Amino acid sequence: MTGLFARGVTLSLGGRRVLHDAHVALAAGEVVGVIGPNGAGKSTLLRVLAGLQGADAGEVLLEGRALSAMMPGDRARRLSFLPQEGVPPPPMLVADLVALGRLPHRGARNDVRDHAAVEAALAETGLLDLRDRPANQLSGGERARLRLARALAVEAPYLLADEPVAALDPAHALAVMASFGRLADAGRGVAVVLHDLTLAGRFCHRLVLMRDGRIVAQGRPAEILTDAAMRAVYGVTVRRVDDAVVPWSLTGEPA
Ligand SMILES: Nc1ncnc2c1ncn2[C@@H]1O[C@H](COP(=O)(O)OP(=O)(O)OP(=O)(O)O)[C@@H](O)[C@H]1O
Repeated sequence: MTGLFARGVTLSLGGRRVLHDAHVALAAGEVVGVIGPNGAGKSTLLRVLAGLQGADAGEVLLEGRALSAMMPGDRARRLSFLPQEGVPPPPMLVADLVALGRLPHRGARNDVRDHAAVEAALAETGLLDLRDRPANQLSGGERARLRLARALAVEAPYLLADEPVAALDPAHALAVMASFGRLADAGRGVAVVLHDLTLAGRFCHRLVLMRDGRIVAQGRPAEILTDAAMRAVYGVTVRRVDDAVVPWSLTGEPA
């Protein structure tokens, strides 16, 4: 059985139920967008799928095996996780930090392959010119691309990316979403948390819509980005421009 699956995942944190009976699948060759309001549980779901957070009930299966039973190194070679901005990066050179993405492969050391993966990740994220800069001197958007480059350098079959374009300018956001499309075309599976509904509709093969810890809908973007769902889940009305959905006004305000 190929793919990454969450089955009936339920989780409470700090005495609050943050995931309720979540069922979701990520197949090789697809980009799945995870959308929903602040606090809906998107990051938590991604962390559970990455094996970084356990669940109270349910299970996560990676290619038919329970994630919880896999060796950490094995899991790290198969699942790459791109976190939301956390602690600032250390004063290491950009290229050296990206190379840390190769750590899961150290058991089967292959310097040529490692070098190629790092170069490809730097090129894919537009960081070649910044490779010799200390990472702690980068701008917010440049740091976001650095986190992505490190995650890409793993060359894992599955990439889980938490708001990778939130800090990016329009050109870089489009470039990153196009990169995810190319990864999927090459047979990888990508799950990406997004707040930009236009990018979600344009670049994702499927969308998972969350609210209050529950997956309330999943399917093709046209099935999910309906006026009724956007009103019910986000409390906004939308305008449609060339088939894209643009959040337009708060529900109750004149559109
Ligand atoms: N360690 C924790 N302890 C208690 N509550 C937590 C913890 N981590 C997350 N939560 C709560 O779980 C809920 C879901 O959080 P999560 O970060 O998954 O939301 P999200 O959908 O990614 O939100 P955002 O769009 O704001 O990033 C929130 O209400 C959050 O306050």
